[in-house]
Amino acid sequence: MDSYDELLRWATEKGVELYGVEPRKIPGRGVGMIATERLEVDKLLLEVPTSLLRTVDTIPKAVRKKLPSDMSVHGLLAADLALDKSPTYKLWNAVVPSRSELEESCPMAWVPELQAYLPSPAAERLRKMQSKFARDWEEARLAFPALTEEHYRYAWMLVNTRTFYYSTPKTEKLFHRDDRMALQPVADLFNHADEGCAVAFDQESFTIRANRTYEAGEEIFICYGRHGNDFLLAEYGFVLEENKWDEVGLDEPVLSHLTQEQRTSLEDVGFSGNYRLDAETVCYRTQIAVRRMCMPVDKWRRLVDGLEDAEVLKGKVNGLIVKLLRTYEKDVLGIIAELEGMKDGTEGQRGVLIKRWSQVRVLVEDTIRRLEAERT
Ligand SMILES: C[S@@+](CC[C@H](N)C(=O)[O-])C[C@H]1O[C@@H](n2cnc3c(N)ncnc32)[C@H](O)[C@@H]1O
Repeated sequence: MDSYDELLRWATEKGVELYGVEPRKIPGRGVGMIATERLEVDKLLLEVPTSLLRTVDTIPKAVRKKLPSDMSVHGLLAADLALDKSPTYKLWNAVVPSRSELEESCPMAWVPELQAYLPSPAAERLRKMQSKFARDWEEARLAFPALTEEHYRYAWMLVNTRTFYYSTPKTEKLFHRDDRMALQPVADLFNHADEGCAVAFDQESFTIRANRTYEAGEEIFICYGRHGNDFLLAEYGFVLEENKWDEVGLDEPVLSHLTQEQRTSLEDVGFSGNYRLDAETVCYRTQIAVRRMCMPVDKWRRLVDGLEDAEVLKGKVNGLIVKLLRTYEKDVLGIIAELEGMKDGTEGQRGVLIKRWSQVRVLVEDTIRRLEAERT
């Protein structure tokens, strides 16, 4: 009997119900859930009783009492996982990715030389994760001196990649929204797509229902959130081939074309940075920043205040955006070439970065084409 059969036997004994789905190895995605029969839209696929969740309330007292009462749920769950030697979750623990698998895929564990090649929205995300981790590790280290940073980080990454949003009246009072989380067995085997099955919870259970009809043999996905690929890469260690929520960060190309004076005026009105484009639009913040490059400051301020026609200078602005994007495209090609010649990290890690930058290139080129077509 393989470890997944054993997990399912244990989980179903504890009240988990599965209907027409089973875990299977999927190339490039670890394990995922597959339809074993034709599944109609709305069909209940999985039900996990809340009694089986690992939450802030199931952390053993011996662990909980050594850690500060205001530690994050993320940090507490990671300590629980890192220190757990009880047989209770043995069969569940047996199917989670190994430390080396997570260290390969999650940028948090990459060498800094390679982390430096993340596109800026992913790098920004990673910085936030690193500072959250540093806070949690500091508490865990003081409470459990025998724990190593690598082992705690592995547990922390497991929590990061496998928890579900879960709130109760108690957690709503005590914890930030992003920190209301729970681990649940079997449900944590569903992979992510930009659209997926409906996940819901109430006091009794978590449920997953089909969002459409699935044929036998198809992989069934849930959606971890409307995330672009930079977010997915930083947080979960993968990028999607098709992602309708994907976007490209434009801070480097836009900020590098602004004078200091222009930057200051953008800061003054809260429009400095966080510039993006997606498959359909170049964001409003970018439009405002680029207009600052080609309008007298007084007129531009009136525009920001909504007193000027927002379409003003559209042709000129689009021309300037195309120019910025062409320069950026060259930079992106340079980054890909550098990655191809690099030896830092592993081939797989460099490969996912090259894939990500190639996606950035495609989105940038598509936008150039679209804006040029609009101008003619
Ligand atoms: C909640 S787990 C899903 C189950 C996991 N595949 C496993 O083997 O246990 C989330 C992790 O699965 C992987 N994953 C999820 N969706 C993916 C996708 N569409 N493509 C590649 N990897 C994916 C990533 O490693 C992610 O961190």
